[in-house]
Amino acid sequence: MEFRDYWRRSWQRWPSNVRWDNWNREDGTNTTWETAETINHSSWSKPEKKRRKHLASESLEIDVFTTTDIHNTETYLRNQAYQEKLEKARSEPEPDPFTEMAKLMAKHQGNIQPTMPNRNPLQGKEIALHNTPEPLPLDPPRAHSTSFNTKGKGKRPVPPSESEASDVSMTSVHRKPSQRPSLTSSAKKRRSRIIRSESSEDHRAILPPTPPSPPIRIGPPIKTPKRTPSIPANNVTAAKRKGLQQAWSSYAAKQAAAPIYFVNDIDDEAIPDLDPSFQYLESTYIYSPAVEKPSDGFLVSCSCDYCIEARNCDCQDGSDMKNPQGVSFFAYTHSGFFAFNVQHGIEVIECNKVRLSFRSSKSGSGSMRNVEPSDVLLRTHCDNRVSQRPRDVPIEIFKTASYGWGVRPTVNVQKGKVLGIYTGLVIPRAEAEAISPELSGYRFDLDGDEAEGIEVGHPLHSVDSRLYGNWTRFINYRPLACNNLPLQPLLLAQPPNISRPTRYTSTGSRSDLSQQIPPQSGLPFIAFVAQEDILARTEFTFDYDPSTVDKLQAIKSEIKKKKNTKQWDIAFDAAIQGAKPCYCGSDQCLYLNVPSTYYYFLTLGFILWNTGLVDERMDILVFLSIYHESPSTFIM
Ligand SMILES: C[S@@+](CC[C@H](N)C(=O)[O-])C[C@H]1O[C@@H](n2cnc3c(N)ncnc32)[C@H](O)[C@@H]1O
Repeated sequence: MEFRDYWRRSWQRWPSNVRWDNWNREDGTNTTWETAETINHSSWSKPEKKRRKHLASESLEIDVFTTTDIHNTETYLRNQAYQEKLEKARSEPEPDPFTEMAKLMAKHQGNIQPTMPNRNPLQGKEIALHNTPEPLPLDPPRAHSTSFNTKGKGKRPVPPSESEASDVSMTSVHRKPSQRPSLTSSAKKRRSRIIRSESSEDHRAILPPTPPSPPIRIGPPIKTPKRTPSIPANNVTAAKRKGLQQAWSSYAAKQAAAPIYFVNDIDDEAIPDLDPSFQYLESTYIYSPAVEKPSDGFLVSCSCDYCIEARNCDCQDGSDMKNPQGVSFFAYTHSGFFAFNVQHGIEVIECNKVRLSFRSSKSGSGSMRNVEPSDVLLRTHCDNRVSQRPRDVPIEIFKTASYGWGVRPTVNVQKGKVLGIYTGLVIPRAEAEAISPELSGYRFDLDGDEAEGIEVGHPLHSVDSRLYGNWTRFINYRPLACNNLPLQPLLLAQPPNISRPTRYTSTGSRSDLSQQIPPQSGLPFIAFVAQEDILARTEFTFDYDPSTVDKLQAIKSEIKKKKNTKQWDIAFDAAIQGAKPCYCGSDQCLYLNVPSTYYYFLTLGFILWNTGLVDERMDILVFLSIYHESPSTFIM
């Protein structure tokens, strides 16, 4: 390097002294330092540039995730095992109080191992009680691992819920270590897997099944955001929060669903503001007396044992999910992820619990028929009952800095994961429209797509989650594209990460037949799906009405064409009085959800109509609706 170059480079690295005219620190100094030590990108050599370009394009082309669905398969098997155990426990005599007492003593008094006469007729002789009963092969620790975790390090199995824990101890304490209960076929399969690992490798016998191969990730590692420590809550606050957490988690556990936590790192509000009578519903609806519940007698049943091909599934005959050749396909991959192959507005028809017996299917009685109790058999396997599986993503309801409480998962979530169902009280649409706009933020129209001008053959309904509902009622709004100020280009805000719930499933999420809804009855379930890979503790957001983008575009271009924006400006100025900022990430967005805004916009609509800015009444109504979070309210 020449001396001149050396001198120039040293000089560039040398910090220069900047003095500010209109600013100084408290101590009177007004100097800051500036260095020229930035990387000079232009100095990269050609091969270096080429290599970086290659690496960058390669990282986009590599499939990052494995496709094995460990969540659903595990939960499904686990749920089956749980049901089997429950049935077994029910069929067994009541536990003997003396045995229970001895069990507790053994637990709390170290090595004391009392022997008791066994009163369980199934087990015969005397048994010894041990402090550490051998774990059942049916109960591996529950691992909420995800495919984001590249090394499998730091993966912590989530402890089993209380009901699960007590269930395990109940079943394992009544027998000698050497004795094993007879296993059902699914348990036997699991058992054989475990025995194989016992013989090949030592201690892995009681560990959960090996997770799928770790994903390959090129590019910067994904950092899981660290949790800020909770603000220490006083005793009353802590007790309130814990109480609600336990109540909701135990309701969820009854449906074999993962726990729900409440966290507030922002202020000292103990829990969200819920009606005192609020009732948690993990995956079912409650119907208002004014709603006629669909008859489960019209459930469409199919005769397959293994539902893996939609074209073999009778219940898919009525589905609109068909390729151009008319062949049906499922909305899910074999590993239980949403396949994003459903057109907007099409109802996904999931299989239900009903399976026709061979006799009736052979006699050609068709797939649509009244269900006899004898027809209700358990399917062996079904790829098409995904939203009905118990939720295995643990949920944290947390206080946000700006818009009340929000929702986030405590584990990484993979794209296509079906997260849960919007539950609540099903009410007729007319009743729903009487709810004031401030309270309508917890309401979903069940047939929003159909309501947009298409004739429907059934009454319209909404789900209201003010008095009944689950964690989904706390999901906040983020529009797909955002900027509702007039005559501005649409801005892309940070997109929402879970999809709008147009993915209607037509069967219920419980094994209980009364919760299975026949297709096209206008009372579908609304399921939420992860639209992208979501990191643990990233807020779930979705667009309450994604069609807003198209409507906005259309109206904006219409207004531009007419070039008469004076009335718009006047009315808009009036309208934004009272609107709240929207916390979607764009500073150009307003959250217009106050009654005054509604009336201002009504006025605005009529001004536009009268001035000919919008030609037809329908346009005005659509236009009005886009500024309201519950659009179909205004569409007639
Ligand atoms: C379905 S609730 C969501 C849960 C709510 N944050 C809570 O604490 O109960 C919808 C309400 O949350 C608020 N909200 C949701 N998304 C918002 C956003 N992007 N900007 C401002 N407020 C929002 C509005 O008050 C809206 O009526």
